Order: sequence, then structure tokens, then C-alpha cells
Amino acid sequence: MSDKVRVYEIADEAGASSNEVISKAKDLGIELKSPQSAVSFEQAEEIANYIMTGKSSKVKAKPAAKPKKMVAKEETKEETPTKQEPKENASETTKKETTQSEENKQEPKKEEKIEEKKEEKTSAEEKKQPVNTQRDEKTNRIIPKRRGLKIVKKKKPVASKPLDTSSEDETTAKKKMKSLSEILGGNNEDDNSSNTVNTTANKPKVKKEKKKVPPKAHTHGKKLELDASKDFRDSDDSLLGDEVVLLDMSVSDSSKLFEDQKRPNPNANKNSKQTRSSKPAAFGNRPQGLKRKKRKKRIKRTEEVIDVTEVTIPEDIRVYEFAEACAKSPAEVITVLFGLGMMVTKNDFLKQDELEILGEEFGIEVTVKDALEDANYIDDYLEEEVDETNFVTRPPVVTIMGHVDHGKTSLLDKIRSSKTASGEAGGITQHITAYTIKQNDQKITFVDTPGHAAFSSMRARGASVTDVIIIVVAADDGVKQQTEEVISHAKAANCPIIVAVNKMDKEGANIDMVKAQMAEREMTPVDWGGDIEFIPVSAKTGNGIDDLLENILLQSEILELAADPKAKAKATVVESSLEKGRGPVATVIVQNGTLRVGDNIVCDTTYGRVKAITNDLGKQVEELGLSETGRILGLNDVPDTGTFMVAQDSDKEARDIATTRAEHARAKELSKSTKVSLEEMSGLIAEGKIKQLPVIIKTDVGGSLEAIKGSLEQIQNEEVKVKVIHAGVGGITESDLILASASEGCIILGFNVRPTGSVKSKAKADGITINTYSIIYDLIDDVKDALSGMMSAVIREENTGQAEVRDTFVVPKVGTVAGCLVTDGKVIRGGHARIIRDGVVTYTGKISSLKRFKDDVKEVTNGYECGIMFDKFNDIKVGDFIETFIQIEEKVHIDDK
Ligand SMILES: Nc1nc2c(ncn2[C@@H]2O[C@H](COP(=O)(O)OP(=O)(O)OP(=O)(O)O)[C@@H](O)[C@H]2O)c(=O)[nH]1
Repeated sequence: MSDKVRVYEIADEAGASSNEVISKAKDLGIELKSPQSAVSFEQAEEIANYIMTGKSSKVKAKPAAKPKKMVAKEETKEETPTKQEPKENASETTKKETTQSEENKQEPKKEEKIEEKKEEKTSAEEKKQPVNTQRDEKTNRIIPKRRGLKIVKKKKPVASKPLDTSSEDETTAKKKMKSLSEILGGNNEDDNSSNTVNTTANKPKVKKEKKKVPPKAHTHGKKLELDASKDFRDSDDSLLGDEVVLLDMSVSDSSKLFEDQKRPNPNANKNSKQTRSSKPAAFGNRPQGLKRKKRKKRIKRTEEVIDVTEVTIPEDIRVYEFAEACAKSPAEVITVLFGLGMMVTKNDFLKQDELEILGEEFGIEVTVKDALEDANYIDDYLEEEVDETNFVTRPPVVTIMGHVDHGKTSLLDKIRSSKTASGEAGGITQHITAYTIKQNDQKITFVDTPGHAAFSSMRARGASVTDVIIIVVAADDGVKQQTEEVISHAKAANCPIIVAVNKMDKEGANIDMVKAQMAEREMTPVDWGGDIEFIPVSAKTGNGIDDLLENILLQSEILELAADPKAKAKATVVESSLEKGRGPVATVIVQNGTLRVGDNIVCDTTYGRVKAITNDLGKQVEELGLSETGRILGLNDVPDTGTFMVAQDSDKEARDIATTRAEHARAKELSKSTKVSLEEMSGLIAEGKIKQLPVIIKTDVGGSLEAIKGSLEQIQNEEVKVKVIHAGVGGITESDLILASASEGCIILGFNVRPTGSVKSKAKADGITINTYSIIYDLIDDVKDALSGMMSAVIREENTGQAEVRDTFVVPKVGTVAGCLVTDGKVIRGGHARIIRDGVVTYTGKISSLKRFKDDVKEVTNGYECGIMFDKFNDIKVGDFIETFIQIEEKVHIDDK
């Protein structure tokens, strides 16, 4: 109270001149004379306020209001330029507030506040002032007081005497509260200043909010500070407002959260997902835990409820898949089959009979669905409506078969060369699979099959292209083994048969012999009262060929072969290969419709668009008509021989069918391999020590492939057999090596294909044998040799001598010694021997001891006496014969057995 403030200081504080201060003071009734005149703190403040606000307040103003203004001003001043540090500001403000409240108690506060403002302006001056003299020279040295007001310095002493302020807690708290409410834009008594404060305070508040949202620690930091003042919690509404801002956010979130948890509304799934992802980790575990429980419950329920009475399953189904379909465990399925003596694992495919048994056991009606139902393009084709008005007579397709060297190829070539215009026959030397000729303006298509086995295998697959079969029998050789086989294949094909008695030009030709032999095999000639035409021909001279062709046409007439050239094309693949620069090539015979360039085609597991067609003369054509043959380019892969090629409406349709079929084929292959391993397991019991030679066959064309595969599969006896792991058209590739290395002892057989450099070297490195051939018999012979090598050697016995027992001697602890005379050959110690008594072998074993007199000897020859003992056998009698022999191991060939 005793401190005075001089006019010039007030002027500085209020930002006015000393004269203004004097005149304003006068307005307030305070008489001042010069800038050096002094007034009390109260007066000084009154004057300053009056100057700044323009309002004349009462001289005896409320002390509480004044610091408020100052705080507000300070806040404004500090907060506005330092928006980026709201937290610091806030804490500074709080500190200042605390300071002010302390100052208010001691009353020098107003002066200090004014001085503080001055201080900002005269900071340079301050620095020169001593610090520790604030109370020594009250009147003369105000500057040190200003320093005393500096937040840092003033705060420390205040903080060090909290006990002094305890009696004024309420006042302080109120002041604090007010200042906070000012910050938050709460009520303010002073209109002008409050407006200013609110405006300025609002801005940083908005920013604070913005900053508060992400880093919550800031919010907490602030709250803690406020909480530290204890009383603040009790009273401050404005503070509550501050908290509400924060709570609003979390409350809205958590309310959603709880709503989601309560309502199992499926429509709310999206929301709940979002909420879950955005909610704090602390909440995250609860719903997840609940979810798990729910899942468990659901599974239990389904297990209990499901009672399968009927299932529709695919043809190839594994044990575990079947179990799943029937709502059983794989163990149940395995147990049922095991009980019936069928050993299966859960990955094994189930056979038809196994499925039936299981169906009965479980009381389930099992329906096997055709996996190719949607891709059965042949059935679909056959089901299509047929317009018989479009039907025209179709040329016959003829197959020639016969015993080796009876002249099939010669006959085919002769027919072709004699019936093809010389100009067109440019490439005739090259052997081709099928061709069409003209006889009396009527077409006939001939097909050369690699053998009757291949013919039948094709037929077995439902691909019978043949209308008429010609059996070639050499007139000089008659019916041979393969002729007989051909007869049965031809009969089975249920086609008209014509016998071409070839080589009629030969001297030893005897057609009657052939007729007689054939008649014995129910192939009676027409002129003998039967129904088989026998046509004498010579492939060498060409005699009788016209007759043969006429007969073929006659037969086809009887058959009334007809087809629709306007229909979608259906053809059969009779040959296929992978050609360099051309890709997969398929030789086809059109059976219905017309196959054109650009047609979308499906061919079992392969598909494509016909890029080009080459006819049997090597000419590019645009289309192939009924029963015509040609080579088709455009498939995505090499098709198997005997498969049907059918034109489809769209590329997609063709691709879909082929893809489905390919997938099914793969699954089948897999199923087969599993079954093979199963068979192998049971084979150990059933077949004893059967040995298999695993082979991979690669050929240039499909026909050879079928022939080789068929031949190899037939080579087997009770001990060894060939196991074809893979057979395909095309070169030997690295994938073949991989396949080969997976089967122990597997060899790769190439027919008219050779491995490339890298494949060769890899095979060498991996120790895989690749054998290539161009003659089919060489290949078969090699395989036979390999199989023979696998066969156990035959043990042959060779008699070496004979001895007659003349006497027997029992040696205690040693046994019976037979005193013998060697009557033939020689007796060898350690050698095998059998004792023959009355012509019957009573013992076979080894001679353990051989003596002459008392000496051990290695052998005793004819005419000499010796003592013989056997290994653990003493029942030797006088008059027995001892026959000695050696065992010789002999290798056998598969053909020997
Ligand atoms: N003299 C005479 N020889 C013929 C006649 N037909 C074929 N040959 C000869 O018989 C041999 C075998 O003829 P191929 O046409 O190769 O007999 P193939 O039945 O096709 O023989 P594979 O293809 O091995 O089954 C050849 O040397 C022909 O020259 C014929 O009518 N007269």
C-alpha cells in the first residue's frame, strides 16, 4: 500500500503521454502535477484503466476485477502470437493466475501487472537492473518490482510458501475458475474486455480442440494441472464444459459400440465392423471373445442336427470327401471298410462297390454324379435334333488289317497310287495315316491303323470310324497268328469283312488254302456258301484292286451309310502329333457335318479354332466333307487318337468343355495313381515278389504310342511286368525326367523322338536312362531284356557223383558215419547231397565231413572208399545211396518262360 507509481510509468503502461495521464487523472479527481508525481497503486490502475477503456470506473474498484482484466490481456497477448503452443500457454496462464492470486493477497499485484507490461517494452533496460533488491527501495526503484512480477522469479517464492495462502483458497479458486472461464469464453463481467478476450480466447480454443483430438495426452495433461488445484473439481461449470468437449467424442463412439454388441442385427454388420476396427484395443477383445463362443456353439449344433439320408457325390471321391459329404468322420468310413477287409486311408479314392457298402452301412442313399455331365460334348451332339432331309450318302471308311508282312502297307500304297491322279500324287511316297480315293466317282476313305491292338483300343474308347474291314492274307503264307487275332478283332467290331488274298502274283499263291483256313475260323467264303467275300489281289501288280474297291462300295451300299453335311462337324482323330512350327496336328476323319477353317472345336481335353486344314494330298483346303480326311491345325494340345472332335458354337463353349474334361482327367489320373499304390500294397500279398519295370513312353505320333503301350503292357509273367507311368506324344522333356526320377528304376523310351542336349545332360546327371528307337521291335526286345534282368535266376542242379553206403559207424558225441564206396563221379566235402533209400529221397543236405581212413579230404573219386557224415543227420542205413550234386544259377529270359 505504501508503494507509489509515478505518472510517466502510468503513461507507459497505458500507452499514453504523461500529460494525458495527468488530465485523465484529473477527470478522476486525482490531482497530479508533473510526470514525476506519484499516486497510489489503486489510483494508478484506475487511471490506466480509464485511459485504456475510456470508461470512468469508480476509484474504489473491486480488486478482483482488475487482475481479471490483466489476465485477459496477458492471455490475449500471449496466446495470440503463440497459437502453436497452446499447452505451454495454458500452463503459463495457470502459473500466472497462481501468481496473481498470490499477489492479490499482498496487494502489490496491480502495480506489478502494470509494470509487467512495461517490462515487455523495456526488456533491454531490465537486463541491466539488479535482481535482489525489490523491497529495499520501494519508492525509487520500481523496476526491480517489475522484475519481481516476472513469472519465473515470482513463482518460486510463492510456491515455497503454500501454507500462507491456505486461508484464501476459495478466493484463489474462484479467480482461477474465472480466468479459465475466460479462456473458454465463459461469462465475463467486463463487457469490452470480455468481448476482446472471448474473441481472442475462442480462436485458440478451437485450435486446442483440434489438437486435442488425436493426442489425448494433451488433454490429460491439462486436466491434471487443473486437478492439482483440488477445489477446481468442486465448482467449475466451465471446466465441465471443457470436459464435455472431450467426452462427446468418446461417448458417441462407445455408445455405438455397445449398441452393436447388444444388437445381433445382421444389417449392422458393416457398422460393427467399422466400430470394431476403430475402437480402442481395450474394447477389442470382448467382442472377439464373444464371437468365438458363438462359432463353437454353431459347429456343435450343426454336428448334432445333420442327419444325412442321401448324398450325390462325384464318381471319383476320396474317403475324407465322402465322410464329409455324409457328415461322418473319416475314421468311421475307414472302420466300416476295415471291418469288411478293405484297407483304405483317408486320401484313397473309393470304388463303386465300396461306395455301395458304405451307403448301406450308414443308411445313406448314395448317388454317383457324372462329373462330366456338363462337359459331355459327344452326348450333347448326339442329342441334337437331326434333320434327315439333309442326309446324303457318305463314303465308306475302310481299315486294312493283317499279319505282319502280308502286304497291308503295299496294298494301301498301291490303291492310293493307282487311284490318285498322277499330278496330285506328289507327296505319295510319304506314308500317311488316312486318305480318300475315288472309284467310279465314288469316294472311299482308307485308314491305316498301327496294328489291330490299336484298332481295338480305339474301338474300345467308342471311336469306331471303320465301316468296312479288309483282312489281308498272303496267298503264299496263309493264316498266321496275327491273322487269327485280326479275325477276332474284326468280328468284335461287327463290321462287314472282306478278305483280300494278297500276293496272288507269287508262285506259291494258293487261294483255296487261304479260304480253307479261314473257313475253319468261321470266315466262310461266299462261293463256299458263306458270307465273306475273298478277293484275290496283288499289291505288286495291282491286279484285283478294282475288284476289291467295287466290293467295298457294294458293302457300303448295303450299309446305307448316310450323314448330314450341313450339321455341325463331328470327326474322329485317327492320328496326332506335335510338329515343329505347326504345333499340335490332328489327322481326322469327318463323320458328320462339314469341318471348316475357323470352326471352334473341342477334342476331349483339347480345344481350339481350326487354323488350317491340309488334305491327304498335302493341299490346303477350306473344309473337309463327309468321310474325308485331313490334318487339322489350331488345337491347344495334342489330342489322343480315337477322340472325337466336335465343332462348338463359341470359343468359350469349346474352352469350357475342354477345361472341365482336362480337370476331370487329371483327377482320374490322380485317382489311378493312388489305386496303383494300393494295388502295390495288396500286391505284396497276392503276387508275392512281383517286380515292375516303370517306363515312360514318348513317341512322335499317337498311333505308335498306342501300339507300343499295348505291346509293352502285354509283356509280363508271374514275376515281372511293365508299368507304364506315362505315355505321350512329343519330345522327351524335363518334366518326363522329373516323373522318371520319382519312380525308382524308371526308364524313358523314345520312339522316333530324341532328347535335346539339356534334357540329355540332365538325364545323365540324374542317372535316368533314356533309350530311343526307330524300330518298334527293338524297343520291345530291349524292354524284354530289361525285364529278364529283373527276373530271378533259375537254379539248376548238376549231379557230381554217387556213393553206396556199405557200413555205418556210430561215433559217440559226433554222430553216425556212413562207410561208402564211390560208385560214380566224385563226392565233394561241403557239397550238396541227397540220401536215396529204396528209390525215395529221405534227406537232402550238406556233407559236413568227408574222410579217407582218418584223414579229412576235399573229394573222393569213383572206386574209392570214404567216410561221409551229414550235417545234423544220423539216420543213415546200409544200402542207402548218396547222390551228390552242385547248384548252378542260370539267368532266364522272359521269352523262355
Ligand atoms: N510279290 C509280292 N510281294 C508283295 C505283295 N505285297 C507285298 N509284298 C511284299 O511283302 C513285303 C511286306 O509288305 P508290306 O506291305 O510291308 O507288308 P505289311 O503287312 O504292311 O507289313 P507290316 O507293315 O510290317 O505289318 C514287302 O517286301 C512287299 O514288297 C504282293 O502282292 N506281291
